[in-house]
Amino acid sequence: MNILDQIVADKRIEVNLRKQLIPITQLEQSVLFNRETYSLSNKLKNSTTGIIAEHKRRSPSKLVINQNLNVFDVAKGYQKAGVCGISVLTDAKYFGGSLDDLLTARASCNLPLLRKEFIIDEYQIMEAKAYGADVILLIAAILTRDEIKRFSQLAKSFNLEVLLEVHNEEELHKSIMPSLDMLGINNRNLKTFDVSLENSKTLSELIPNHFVKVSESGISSIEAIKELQPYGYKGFLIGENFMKTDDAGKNAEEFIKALEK
Ligand SMILES: O=P(O)(O)OC[C@@H](O)[C@@H](O)c1c[nH]c2ccccc12
Repeated sequence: MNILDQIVADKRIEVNLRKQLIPITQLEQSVLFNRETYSLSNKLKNSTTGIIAEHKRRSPSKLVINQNLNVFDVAKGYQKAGVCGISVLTDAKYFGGSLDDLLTARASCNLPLLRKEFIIDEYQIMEAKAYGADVILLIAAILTRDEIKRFSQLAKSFNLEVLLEVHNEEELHKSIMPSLDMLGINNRNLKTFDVSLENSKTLSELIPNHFVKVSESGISSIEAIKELQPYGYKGFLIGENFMKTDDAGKNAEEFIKALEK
């Protein structure tokens, strides 16, 4: 079993337990459930920098990135830095995140928040809304076309935007549909952890132009972004490069300033 299969197998068990702990009717009663959401796709369209900064303590590929920062300060710092949106990892077992992290980020800033999660069930989309997300991630590698359709349509019905993540051409062809807002090309292969920015470059021309294009993972320099912009990318998802320092917000601020020059 590869790591992605393992994560999904664990996630199914977790989601089944969660459903029993907090029924959907209770999620719907969250004060956040009916809030007006922020649009990440609009922010990216109108931005010259397009940074989506991630809160990420650890990952299967990098065992410890940073356990010392608190998500409230990180989100505040990212907002001050001028990012377009914040991605919050909510998986506990492999990434050390939680839904409480999402809620805390919601309390600390007024930017679009992406729930970064392995979504395999409608229930997790309800959770995303109840805990303050604006955008959900759907990962093509772990979903059928029918699931992508059902999940994205459900998200849209709650005014959540959808970032669909693909890693190769096959996943891209399987996923294209009108209910998606943004298409993310992951430079990291989630099964092998190999990272290559070339992935964003080669797949870019296959993405229909009306989708906002996002390049994800392994981005650590201004040069990388300048290289990707001519391929039509408007969004750049950066985690480790910001999180590995003592002050993720300050790091993002300096990065964005340099990018604006
Ligand atoms: O830390 P990086 O290399 O900058 O990557 C951020 C983000 O793209 C990565 O965390 C990510 C992309 N897709 C995912 C799916 C699940 C978990 C994590 C991810």
